[in-house]
Amino acid sequence: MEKLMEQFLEQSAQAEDSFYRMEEQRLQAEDRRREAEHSRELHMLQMLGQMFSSISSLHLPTPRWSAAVPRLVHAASPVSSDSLRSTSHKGMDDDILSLVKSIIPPLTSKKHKGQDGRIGIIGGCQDYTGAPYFAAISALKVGADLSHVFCTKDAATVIKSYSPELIVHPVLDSPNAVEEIEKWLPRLHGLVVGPGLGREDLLLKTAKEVIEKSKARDIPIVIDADGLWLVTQQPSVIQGYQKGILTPNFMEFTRLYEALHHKPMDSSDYQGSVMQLSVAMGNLTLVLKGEQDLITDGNKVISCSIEGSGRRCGGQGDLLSGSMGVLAHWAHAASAAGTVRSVNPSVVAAFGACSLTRQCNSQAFQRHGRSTTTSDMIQEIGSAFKKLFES
Ligand SMILES: NC(=O)C1=CN([C@@H]2O[C@H](COP(=O)(O)OP(=O)(O)OC[C@H]3O[C@@H](n4cnc5c(N)ncnc54)[C@H](OP(=O)(O)O)[C@@H]3O)[C@@H](O)[C@H]2O)[C@@H](O)CC1
Ligand SMILES: Nc1ncnc2c1ncn2[C@@H]1O[C@H](COP(=O)(O)OP(=O)(O)OP(=O)(O)O)[C@@H](O)[C@H]1O
Repeated sequence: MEKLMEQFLEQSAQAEDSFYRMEEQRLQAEDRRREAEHSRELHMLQMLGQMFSSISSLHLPTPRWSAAVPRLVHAASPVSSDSLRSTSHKGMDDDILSLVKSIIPPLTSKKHKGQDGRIGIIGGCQDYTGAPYFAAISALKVGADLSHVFCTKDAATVIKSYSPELIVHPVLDSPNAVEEIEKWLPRLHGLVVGPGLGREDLLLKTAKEVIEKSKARDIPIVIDADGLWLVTQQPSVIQGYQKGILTPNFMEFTRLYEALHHKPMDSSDYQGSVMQLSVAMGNLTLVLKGEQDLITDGNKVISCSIEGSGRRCGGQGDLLSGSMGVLAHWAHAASAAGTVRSVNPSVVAAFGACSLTRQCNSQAFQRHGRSTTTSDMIQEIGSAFKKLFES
């Protein structure tokens, strides 16, 4: 009787396994079909855009992106920070903003939940629960449909209590963490690794394996905060991955630069240093955050200097990385559909997220002045997005 029962249980487990396998395949096929549909929509919109721009160019010549792109980037080595300052930022920013606009998926009644992006955040531990929350909620407010946080068990209840909008998985410190997270990867369109991750060896090891698995699935990956600590220890984890973006602040940049070049960076030439580091990382897209955000993929450096404010509260970098997770997905989808050509989609996504963060900072500061916090900036995402990308 016991044997029969065992057999029965084993067979039901097998049947359940095969059901979930088939279900996953079905969902993947469905995703592919919808992505193709989305690409067709993007393509049609692009054609309409071109028709309109050729009509309006009878009155006011507007450069098409392929012609505009070389104008908005700086050739790296010969360019000094003086020449960067003397360039008209307004014109450059407008050109690249129009590229950002072109990657934004249209809102139509034909789509279902998930199609505009399912983003995963790897981070959140006992010490830091705010950072993954800021990143995940920012991804949603920018326009992702679903935002998942993979954090430690003790951080999960806290993060859930901040917001019912987030899907929170208390798995990061479980013995089979990688397996638990890997189950979700087929459903994710973008990954942000590092906000509030902490620097415990075990968590960093899990993050490393998740990055490896995500690369194998060709998922865009933004690495920030403690994820950059991991990259500093083991650059090969992301080196050369074209859908990877690193977003260091000055301190994180310095550490990474010294780890790769075995000498201090030249502090009189940030652009040169940013370029060198990107090249050393295999032309990875890099954003050095600061008074101006410097963005490069090792070929050119562009700067984002949209006015923010003097308020530097913690968490602004998390807003940036969460937003970038979504924009990276949109940019690579647009590139696959042929909507974005002759420009690196990761660079477009990086510029979009930097502009948005700075615009949120400026708007929040106008309302709250010195008491501005990252939560106030998050409240501004909707209107800042509209002002920058939908007007
Ligand atoms: N609410 C939350 O949960 C939040 C949690 N967070 C999470 O905290 C974790 C650790 O991140 P982290 O950035 O504090 O760590 P780390 O890189 O060691 O930097 C520390 C030192 O670097 C310096 N420094 C920093 N910026 C600099 C600059 N631009 N230019 C020059 N120096 C600069 C500065 O040195 P100081 O001024 O003190 O001398 C500072 O002491 C990470 O998981 C992150 O996600 C945050 O996201 C915030 C909101
Ligand atoms: N001096 C500055 N002037 C204007 N904007 C800035 C300045 N420094 C940073 N920023 C803006 O704030 C964003 C976050 O950069 P910051 O250096 O605060 O990141 P971080 O230290 O990683 O943040 P976090 O507190 O989330 O860890 C940047 O993208 C940039 O837009």
